[in-house]
Formats: sequence, C-alpha cells, structure tokens
Amino acid sequence: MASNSSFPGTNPFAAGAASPFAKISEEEEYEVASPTDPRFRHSHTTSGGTASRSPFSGGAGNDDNEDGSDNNNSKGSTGSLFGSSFQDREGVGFTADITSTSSAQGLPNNYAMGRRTSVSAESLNPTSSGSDSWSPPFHPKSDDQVSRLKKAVSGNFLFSHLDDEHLKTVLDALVEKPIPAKDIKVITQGDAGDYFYIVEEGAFGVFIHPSGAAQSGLDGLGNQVGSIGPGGSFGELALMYNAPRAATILSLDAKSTLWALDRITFRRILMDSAFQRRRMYEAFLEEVPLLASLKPYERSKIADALDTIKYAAGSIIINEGDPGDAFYLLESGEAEATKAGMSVKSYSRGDYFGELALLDDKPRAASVIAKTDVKVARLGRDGFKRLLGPVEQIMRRTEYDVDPSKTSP
Ligand SMILES: Nc1ncnc2c1ncn2[C@@H]1O[C@@H]2COP(=O)(O)O[C@H]2[C@H]1O
Repeated sequence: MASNSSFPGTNPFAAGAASPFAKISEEEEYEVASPTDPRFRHSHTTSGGTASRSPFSGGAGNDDNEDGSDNNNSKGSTGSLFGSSFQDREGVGFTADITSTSSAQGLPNNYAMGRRTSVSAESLNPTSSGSDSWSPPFHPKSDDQVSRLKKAVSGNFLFSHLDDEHLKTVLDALVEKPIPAKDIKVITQGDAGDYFYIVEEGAFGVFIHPSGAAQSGLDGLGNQVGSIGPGGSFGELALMYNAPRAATILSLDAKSTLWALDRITFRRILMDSAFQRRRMYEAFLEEVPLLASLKPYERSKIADALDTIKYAAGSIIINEGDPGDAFYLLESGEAEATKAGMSVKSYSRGDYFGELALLDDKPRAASVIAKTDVKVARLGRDGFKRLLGPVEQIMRRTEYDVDPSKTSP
C-alpha cells in the first residue's frame, strides 16, 4: 500500500526528498533501522579514479562483483580504478514483470506497462521465516540455467555468506530475465520495489535524478553514477528499506541477462542473512578515516564483503614475507606492525593494514601482531580490488618509517 506514512526505513540512498511518494508503508512490516543522515540524500557522483597502474580491477562499476573474474589484475589494470564510463542516457520504459513459474522467458509483452507503484500488504518478518505458511517460490531450471546462475552468484558477496539451505532456496526462487536491447529501464527511480536483480551478462547503468524520481524528457534520468556488470546485483535498497527506488537502472548493452528475486524471498532469506552484515558494518565503516571520502553506498558495498575475525593477544595476524590475500580494518583492540623485529606502527580502532601486498602484489612487508585481543574486519583480495579503488591514492600516501625509538618486545 503506498502512502506517505512515517515508516522509518527510508532508503538512505534516495536522491531527493521530492519523491512522488517519499515513503512506503506496509502492514505488519519488519522495520529496518536505517541511517537518516541527510548526507545520504545527496545524489551520488562516481568516485571511480583515473590512476594508471592501478591494482584495482572491476571493469564495470560499483557493485559486488563487476566482472566475475576476480582473481587477477587483468581487467582494468591500466585504466580507471572502477573502469566505468559515465554519461547521461535517455531510456525507454520497462518494468520487469516476472510472473512466470518457470525458466527463461522472453521479453514480456507488457514492457513499459504495469509498473508497480505500490506494494501490497505483506506479512514480512525476515527473522521468522518458517514460522508461518510462507513457502518460497520454486522456478524449475534447466542444467544450463543452473550452471549459469551459479556462476553469476559465485562472486557476489551477498550470496557468499548464505548457508547451503538458504542458497538453494534463493537459487530456486530466482527467475531468468533476458534483456534483449540497450536502454531498457529495468528499475525506475521513484517506483516501489518489487524485485532484486543479479546480473549474469551485460552492463547496466545507474542513474540518479536529484528530484528523487526519474522524469520525462532528455535529462529525465539524471546523472549516471555508476554501472553494474556480471556478478553484480542491484535493486536491494527499496526492498530493504521499503522505500522508493533510489536510482534508475538502464541496460547498456544490446543483450544482457538478469536473474530476478521476488521481494518476499529477498526479505525472508537474503535480508535476514547477508544484509545483517551490511547494517552491522555500516556504522563502523563510517568511523574509518580511510573510507571517509566514500559515498555511503560505496561503504555499504564494502560492508557486504567483510568478515570479522578475532585474534587473541599475541597472535600473528600477518606474517612478514607471506603472500598477501587480504586487507584488514581494526574493529577493536590494539595491534602493532613489526619489521625485522622493529616496531614500525601501532594500530587502534578504525586503522587499516595489509594493503601494501595487495596494492603492489608483493609479499607482506611487515608482520602485524595483536597486542591485545583484537577484532578485525577482513576484506579479501577480490573485494579490496573491486571496492577500494577510490581510496587507492590515500593508501599509497601512508608512510612506513621505522620508528627507532620503539622496538618490539
Ligand atoms: N549510488 C547509488 N545510490 C543508490 N542506489 C544505487 C547506487 N548505485 C547502485 N544502486 C542500485 O540502484 C538500485 C535502484 O533500486 P533500489 O533503490 O531498490 O536499489 C538500488 C541499488 O541497488
């Protein structure tokens, strides 16, 4: 039911306050605590850098997994950190209307019709799945579809933390959505949210109009703030926060393939697991000085990719000379970097380490040892390369002089 209620879960990434329906309420809705910081309402511009010799890959944008080929630097290694191109486009209307109970569908004959502008009352309590009569949709798939779908989700952080049972539920519920042309509007900023999408093939542009809703006319989509490629996903915000779509998503290629997950399965399964992580880390990431220049949405994507690891006092977190496979943010406790026995740096909450080996593909230049019990948020190499491009130069400016006044015990 669309109404201008006071539902608190406003999408923090909504671009403007003047949306045709600023908020959407639902009966018996699960309320999501969401930041209401006015900064979240600014329309986003890309922070993709232009550094050459960047270690950051991710040819197609700002989402979870832009290119699906995470394990090397081959893509984008000489170009922009995020490698996105940014330009305005005029799209044609499209509403993904997914009603089929089975496999691959062609372009629905009601493209541009039936755009959903309200959300019916649904009993949604993601934390109580299984306690009522809800059963997840099951869309049978061919072997080929299953293998393509598995590949598409394999590098997506939102799926990497699901247990086997939840992963199967989500895979069964996804519906293939071929997008047979360029400039098809998959999501329209300002609309209500109905589906969450995973990109199997093709690139999709993200456009934000400062009014909070897409307008008609040449510049009606607003500015392109990023793009999302294979393995990436979009459309989660409106479902998470019961808010209007924060951006318009437009196909950029002549042929692409999406997989769509209905709103209820999304909220029951994905939001209950993967998005807990996002909410858990967002507050911490806001405090990390390194990430201060990032847009809130960019920090959210980092939050999806983090894992917390605890180390007891005295444990070695990083061993000098080892190959590097992760980057760390210190969540709590104290740690210290030592080089050939000499203390070179101390770390406390909000500090980061482990970046050098990943930036320059070199062995660990120092050891990092927990001085107290510590909790670190670990970002794997792939996430580091995909998500930290915009702060590469800040990391490179960090100086590592040996402090002769301090020696390790
Ligand atoms: N900078 C951004 N701000 C807001 N949404 C974004 C941004 N980049 C990508 N998106 C995606 O665009 C989607 C539009 O629909 P939703 O608001 O449901 O969810 C949004 C996000 O998944």
